[in-house]
Amino acid sequence: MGNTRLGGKSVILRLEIQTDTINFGQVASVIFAAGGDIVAIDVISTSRDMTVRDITITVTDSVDISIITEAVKNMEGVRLVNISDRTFLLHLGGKIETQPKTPIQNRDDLSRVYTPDVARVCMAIHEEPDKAYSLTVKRNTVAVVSDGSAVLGLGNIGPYAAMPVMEGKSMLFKQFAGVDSFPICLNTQDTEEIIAAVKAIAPAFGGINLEDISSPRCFEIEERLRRELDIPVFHDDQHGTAVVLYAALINALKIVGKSIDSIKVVVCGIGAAGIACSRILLSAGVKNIIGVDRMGAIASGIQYDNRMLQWYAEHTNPDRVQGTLQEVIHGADVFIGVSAGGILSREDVGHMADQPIVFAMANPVPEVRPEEIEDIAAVIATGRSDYPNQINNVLCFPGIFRGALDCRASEINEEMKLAAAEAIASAISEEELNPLYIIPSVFNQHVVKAIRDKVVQAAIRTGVARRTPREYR
Ligand SMILES: NC(=O)c1ccc[n+]([C@@H]2O[C@H](COP(=O)([O-])OP(=O)(O)OC[C@H]3O[C@@H](n4cnc5c(N)ncnc54)[C@H](O)[C@@H]3O)[C@@H](O)[C@H]2O)c1
Ligand SMILES: O=C(O)C[C@H](O)C(=O)O
Ligand SMILES: [Mg+2]
Repeated sequence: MGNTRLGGKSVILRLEIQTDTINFGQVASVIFAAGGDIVAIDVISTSRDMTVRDITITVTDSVDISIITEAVKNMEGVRLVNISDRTFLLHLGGKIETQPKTPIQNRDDLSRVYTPDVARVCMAIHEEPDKAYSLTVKRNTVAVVSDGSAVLGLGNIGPYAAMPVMEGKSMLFKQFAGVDSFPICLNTQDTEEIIAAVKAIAPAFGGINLEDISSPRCFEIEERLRRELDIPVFHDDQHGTAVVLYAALINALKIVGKSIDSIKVVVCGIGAAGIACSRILLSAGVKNIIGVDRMGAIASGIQYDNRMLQWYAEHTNPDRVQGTLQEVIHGADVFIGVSAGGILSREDVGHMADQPIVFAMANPVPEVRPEEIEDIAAVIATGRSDYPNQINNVLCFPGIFRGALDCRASEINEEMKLAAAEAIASAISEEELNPLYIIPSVFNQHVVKAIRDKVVQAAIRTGVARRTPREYR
């Protein structure tokens, strides 16, 4: 797979350098020797015998920044003024803001955007509630709702700590699909309170994207909201992940020449993402799926206190295999990890069938790092943007909501999800397909449009579109 590491941590060191004692070249070589790659230098101030510079350094994840800072501090004639982490700098004050579409420059503007004239618009909507779609942000706006209970693979870190992820999702909605959205992190993890809160805020929105809500509560929350609201409700960690996973598997199987109904798949982490991925694979024709969670393989005959696991046991694992991940991975053609970082070893991958496919999708740390297995796995994918083959729900949720909003769909149904998966898979032609390129980049300009078109068509076909976009009239 070659050098798969494309990014890394990035910090800015502000250094005060006594130029009569040491020159910048010497400083740079010490940083380099300690594992830092200098990517930018900004001169902040200079005097006859002193210069202050901001040195931007990137390091791979395996390098400890403190080794570099210690090396710098030990240099005579150099003072480390401060260190700033570029990622933290990017988050200062949050990552998004609201932006008026028109300026308010005089009293006339004021009376039209606000009182008194706004009252006529309010009354028009009061008389015909559907006008909310044409006269408010509802038409193009999605709520990104989390309770902070299963944030990435970080676990239950709460609503405040979940905000940076939800703000990030909002950025992605806007950048990739022109969808406006608000990050909403609720200060409750009670199922009924979450349902009530989402129903209460729904009037402002054309769709609800549930994010990072842990299982099993996420299933009931989504099911109830789908039933009780007339706008699409989509739990991204379930369906977004499943759609992209299925797209990636269609293409990976072409590379290894195996057929979907003959493969043995081990899914690790039977939570929101694991259950949805397994479901989509079952409907795509996979016969042998074994799910593994902390307690080992899920098998019928074992009693589970959670109804989703009970369902899972009854619909998967036809041979009722029991055991740990290390035991059941033997002979598997495909590993799908949606659990936690670092739980799969090179040795485990060595026990898989010929030409193993490894999708280690836990974030931010995958179940196994690609560099550990690149010589023994046929196809590797992770959820991260800094390795090739990113299987991440970001490839799905912007396009699927773009389609759902454009045709004012009342829900996002199975046909729309399968259509999205096929659109993603077919974005890579047979000629382009290779082990490092099974899934299109999120920056591929055509993917969102392709998903959107297929999703709109599927919504019209299945009767959930409440508006037919002009090109289909
Ligand atoms: N790449 C993507 O697009 C994508 C999408 C969704 C989720 N994820 C990742 O998948 C993981 C799970 O997300 P989720 O939303 O399903 O969370 P979740 O909390 O609903 O489920 C996680 C499941 O993994 C299990 N688990 C945790 N540690 C385990 C271990 N050591 N061995 C076996 N099972 C273990 C838990 O018991 C739980 O059932 C997270 O790391 C998340 O970042 C990735
Ligand atoms: O947020 C991501 O990058 C993907 C996914 O939603 C996750 O929870 O890991
Ligand atoms: Mg998520």
